[in-house]
Amino acid sequence: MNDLPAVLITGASSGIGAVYAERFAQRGHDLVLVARDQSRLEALAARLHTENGVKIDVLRADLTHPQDLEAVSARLRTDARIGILINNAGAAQSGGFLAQSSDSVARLIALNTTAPTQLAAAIAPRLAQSGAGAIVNIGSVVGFAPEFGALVYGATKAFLLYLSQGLRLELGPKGVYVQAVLPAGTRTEIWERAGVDPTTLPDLMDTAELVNAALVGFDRREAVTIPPLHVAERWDALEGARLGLMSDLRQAHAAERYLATR
Ligand SMILES: NC(=O)C1=CN([C@@H]2O[C@H](COP(=O)(O)OP(=O)(O)OC[C@H]3O[C@@H](n4cnc5c(N)ncnc54)[C@H](OP(=O)(O)O)[C@@H]3O)[C@@H](O)[C@H]2O)C=CC1
Ligand SMILES: N[C@@H](C=O)C(=O)O
Repeated sequence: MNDLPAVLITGASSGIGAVYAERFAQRGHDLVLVARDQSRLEALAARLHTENGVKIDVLRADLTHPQDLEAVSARLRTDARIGILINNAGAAQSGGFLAQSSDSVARLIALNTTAPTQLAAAIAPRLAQSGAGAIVNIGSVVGFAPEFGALVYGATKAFLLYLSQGLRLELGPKGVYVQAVLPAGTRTEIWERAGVDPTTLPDLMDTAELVNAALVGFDRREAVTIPPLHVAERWDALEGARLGLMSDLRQAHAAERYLATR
């Protein structure tokens, strides 16, 4: 019996999720790997089991399909071995808002926001009851930047940051660690999947470097880990400005600048 908590990782068949799987296997954690591509998941599971001796389950699921999402949620609710959820599965979307179809927007929101929210909701009560465990949400710096032009994608990532900060406020006092990880451009298949040629992009971060940095933040129990941000004070200033804005709200009356002049 492994004394370490098992880790359920969504989007584990490639990219950031596959490296998270490798790192947690190397740390001795049993794993539950979730994605759509069963053969890639099984190949990764076999390799990591051989290399690290940990138990690895593969749970094929398309997280945009409610019945698959419920199956993964049920596993999180009922498998007491799972103490860490890595909400990683996600997709990007190229092109402007007007170019998006309603179906593609619905799928992106389902994958990038509904799924991680539902999965967090599935595991959170059990972790809070046990007074331990962790939920890691993979956001993006694009969530700060409507200028980036990935409107719905960025909105889903801004949602994940807000969700993470709120979960931390509610679950942190109950012993559950919540981390938001905000990568910038990282060398994975997300680009080709979104129809973007990665060779046209400026330097992308190596996936292993990203995950290694995210795990430094994880081990430090950092709330928001932004590996590509080299001036950490920028985040502190942003948070300070946000809290300052909230403290300056006087909701009973409109601000003078909005009072009709005639
Ligand atoms: N790469 C980057 O530049 C950045 C990435 N991120 C975020 O990192 C996370 C991981 O993406 P990344 O590793 O880059 O990209 P990849 O495309 O390499 O990995 C995405 C993973 O999600 C899985 N996935 C995609 N759609 C579904 C679905 N409908 N149901 C279940 N699983 C699905 C894929 O597996 P399968 O196809 O087998 O289902 C794959 O394992 C995402 O949330 C992304 O937004 C954030 C900032 C930057
Ligand atoms: N996936 C990338 C953009 O689409 C990112 O989040 O930086």
